[in-house]
Amino acid sequence: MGFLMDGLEAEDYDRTYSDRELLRRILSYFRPKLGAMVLVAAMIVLVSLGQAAVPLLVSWGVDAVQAGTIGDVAWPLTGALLLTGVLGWVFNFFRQWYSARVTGDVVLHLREDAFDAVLQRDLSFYDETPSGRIVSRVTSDTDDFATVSTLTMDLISQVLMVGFVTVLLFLRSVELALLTLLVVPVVVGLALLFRRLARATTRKAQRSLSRVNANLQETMGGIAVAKSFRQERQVYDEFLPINRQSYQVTLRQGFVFSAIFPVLFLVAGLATVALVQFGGTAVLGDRLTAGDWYLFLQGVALFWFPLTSIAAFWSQFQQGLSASERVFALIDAPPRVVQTGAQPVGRLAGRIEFQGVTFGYDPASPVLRDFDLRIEAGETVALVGHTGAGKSTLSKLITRFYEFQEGRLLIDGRDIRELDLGEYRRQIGAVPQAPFLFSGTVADNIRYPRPDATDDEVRAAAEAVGGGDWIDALPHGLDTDVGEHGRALSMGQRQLVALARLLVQDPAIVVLDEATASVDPLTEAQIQEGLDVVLAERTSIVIAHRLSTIEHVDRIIVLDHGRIVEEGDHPTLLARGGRYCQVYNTYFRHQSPNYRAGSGFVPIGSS
Ligand SMILES: Nc1ncnc2c1ncn2[C@@H]1O[C@H](COP(=O)(O)OP(=O)(O)OP(=O)(O)O)[C@@H](O)[C@H]1O
Repeated sequence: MGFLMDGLEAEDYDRTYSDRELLRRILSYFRPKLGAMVLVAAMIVLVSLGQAAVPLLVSWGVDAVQAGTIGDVAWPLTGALLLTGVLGWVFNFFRQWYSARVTGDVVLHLREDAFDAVLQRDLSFYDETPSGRIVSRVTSDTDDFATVSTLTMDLISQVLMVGFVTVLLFLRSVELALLTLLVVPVVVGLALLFRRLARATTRKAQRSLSRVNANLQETMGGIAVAKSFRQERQVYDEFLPINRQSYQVTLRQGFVFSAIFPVLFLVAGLATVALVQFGGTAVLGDRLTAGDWYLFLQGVALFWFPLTSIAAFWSQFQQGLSASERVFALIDAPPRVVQTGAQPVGRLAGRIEFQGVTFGYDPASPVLRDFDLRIEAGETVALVGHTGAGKSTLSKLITRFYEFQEGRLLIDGRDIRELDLGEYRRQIGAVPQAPFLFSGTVADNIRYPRPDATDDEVRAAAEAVGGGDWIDALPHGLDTDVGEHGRALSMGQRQLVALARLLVQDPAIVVLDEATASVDPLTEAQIQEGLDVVLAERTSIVIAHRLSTIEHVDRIIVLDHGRIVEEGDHPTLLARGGRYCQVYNTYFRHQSPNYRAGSGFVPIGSS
């Protein structure tokens, strides 16, 4: 199926399925619908028979006119035509209805499986895969797959009809049947040529549209910056050529698509002319009846449509198959984080021990090498260091979002790989720098980790954080709507909600990436108080950005290029004049209330 992937950017987890495997997977989705599919198949045969019967009945009528017996057969023939039409409509209705249901059900399950697979993926998957691409696999790729199933049913119906008509024609006149069949290679050849052109232009159109999308996405993402620098004109000027290009390419695509049908009509017209000529002569020479002649003329039309659609929609068919391949690759993507056991976790004390851990996002260039660290249960540890030192990486390993390559990570003395991952994660409270709030009320967000938490529990958690004064500042208290992504709340309020949420979760280990955005002194004090409550009695790993945090933690760990270069508490490390002092001078010094520009440096010794 390699050719199916032409021009599509492959993801890491993409794979090529053999035709047999792909078919097996597709059929596995259709198998539960076997009953409905048998019904659809029966309807397809009946509809095709009905379609082939109409010209046959009319040809008998024409023969009857020629023979002068039309008066005897007119009514039965009219009745038969009417009946065929009505039955054809009924069969077609059931065919369409049941095939729509089969396709709908299959897409429903495929989408459910794809979404479930997305939820099961490790965080590393989301770091590496742009979210837009994941969304398109779950939505448009499954839709493309549905198109295949609809097309397949249509094609089967049309192929059957062509089969029936061919048999009829050969029964009437072998010579003229062969003449009619001459049109087949021409139509197929043209349709294949069209397919190549259509594929190339469609691909270009898709690419140009994705350029437009990317440009729009970036504009929307940075709209605040663009507006504050009054760059609207420049943004517009950048958009213009990209949009124009998309217009041109789409126009070309439209031209190719609208050119093919007139060309195919022309071929069918020429074939009809030939049949009129040869058939007419044959009728005059009494070698053929007028009815047969009519049947052949109809045959060209009946032939023409299915053949063109089979050839012309072949590329759509391929597109759908490759879409199904992409969806299956998403479903089958192997997990990066591999658990060797699923031991019950119980309530954790929270002792964490890295033993000779080596880890790299790309295993070829490790971020941590033979890394050792022991954090005692209930200890609060601050990780500090320059950007890229490995602070977030350590926290991602503790939350088990990434798989390490060597060494061991022990939690309460037990190998992290042997624990039940779901249970383990429930005891880890992770707070990112910019806490994410889901749309809903503040109370909904606080209740998020434990939906069965009562209103009183939610209120108690909110009040425990920063004395609860912050709730009064919200327009509707805990019932305040947080807006999309929590935009209706200030940064500080979002952090307070995240801390209250953590209290409801009641984790044994907290991994907190402190916000760098500064908040007003009152909120700062509330957050600090909130932190004191949340971190008490729990093992806490804080990626520290605030002076008040590093002043109060049990131990500060200074990281540099994935190694611990110094550790101890704040006064000890300050007095030592080592690497910590460099970090302090760079990131924390200016946060002191006594700070004056250019002052407050701690001396760095030669150690
Ligand atoms: N998802 C990722 N894929 C590949 N490399 C990564 C990824 N995340 C981090 N890295 C690399 O790993 C190294 C450590 O990064 P890490 O994010 O742990 O640093 P940090 O100390 O938390 O920095 P910061 O304070 O800027 O967040 C850096 O060299 C970084 O480029």
